[in-house]
Amino acid sequence: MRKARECWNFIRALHQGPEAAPAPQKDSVKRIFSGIQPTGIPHLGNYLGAIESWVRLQDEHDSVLYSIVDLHSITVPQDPAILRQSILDMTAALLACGINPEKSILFQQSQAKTAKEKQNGTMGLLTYPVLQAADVLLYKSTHVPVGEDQVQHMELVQDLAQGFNKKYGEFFPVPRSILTSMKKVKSLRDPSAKMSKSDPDKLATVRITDSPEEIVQKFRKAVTDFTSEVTYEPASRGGVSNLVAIHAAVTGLPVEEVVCRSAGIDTARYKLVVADAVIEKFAPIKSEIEKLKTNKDHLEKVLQAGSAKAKELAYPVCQEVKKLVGFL
Ligand SMILES: Nc1ncnc2c1ncn2[C@@H]1O[C@H](COP(=O)(O)OC(=O)[C@@H](N)Cc2c[nH]c3ccccc23)[C@@H](O)[C@H]1O
Repeated sequence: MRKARECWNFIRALHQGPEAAPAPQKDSVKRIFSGIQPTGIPHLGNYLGAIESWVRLQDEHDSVLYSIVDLHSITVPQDPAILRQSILDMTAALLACGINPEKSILFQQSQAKTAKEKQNGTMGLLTYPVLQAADVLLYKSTHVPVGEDQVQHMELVQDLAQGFNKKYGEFFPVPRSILTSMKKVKSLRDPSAKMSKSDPDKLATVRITDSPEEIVQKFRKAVTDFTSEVTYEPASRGGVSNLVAIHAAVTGLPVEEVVCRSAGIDTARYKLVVADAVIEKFAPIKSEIEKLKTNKDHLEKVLQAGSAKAKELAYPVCQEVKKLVGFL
């Protein structure tokens, strides 16, 4: 009874809503940067932990860069033809998710980083976390929207920026991570692990392009516990709480309301409700990906234009770094 009243109060407060929000002002001081590996199709974790906030940030800020980090992907062996195709597929996926090349610079890492710097390319640059630091610092980025798994890499980026500034004077902004409430979407098969592209259990990871049948099957098999009620208690009920968090994120509703709405449904039925919400969210993205993939020319042009813009931003930073260090 108390729960029902709390739910009702909550929903009423929600519907009264805030005053009409003023049109968002773009922030021109911050520079947003982030990256994604091209290998494999983006999954629910990539989408809710990163890509969805990338789309929002390009509306809020003037200077936004998103990199398809092909150099990072060659830390494991890649077939060149497949890698080339994966870069275009990732471009199509990001555009379909709402990345707009008019609002943000979408580019291929290898095309923007090495072109003017060929003579200085070293193996050191290709060691993973240092390469990630170079990505961020090359554009004097101030904010980096990422999932929780990247926080450690970001700490190294912050250390390197501070170390450089200490030696050569204040030059790099110390970049901050931006994390969303979905900073760690969990595996559907093991709620203690993050959802990951490389999970050997195919049922653990929901990809943006999965068919409705595959999505239903994966949620149906999602690991929960023996309590049938739907609650949000991440510490003690990781599995069902992950489902609630996903459900809230894809519907845009607060977690509390999602829990209210599922009162009386058991977890087995709830899994199908969440699957349906995910199918509905991904359906338009999936069909846009299919459309974009038929226009390879367009995808290549987007990347070329993005790489040219990224290079333009990187060049003066590189020159200044060289001057500060004593190379010029
Ligand atoms: N289960 C999950 N829950 C929430 N978020 C998740 C989940 N899985 C992945 N992510 C986030 O998705 C983004 C891309 O993942 P990558 O593994 O390609 O992301 C990576 O491999 C990076 N090293 C790419 C990179 C290279 N240079 C950079 C510079 C800045 C930021 C990022 C980069 C990431 O934000 C990642 O945190």
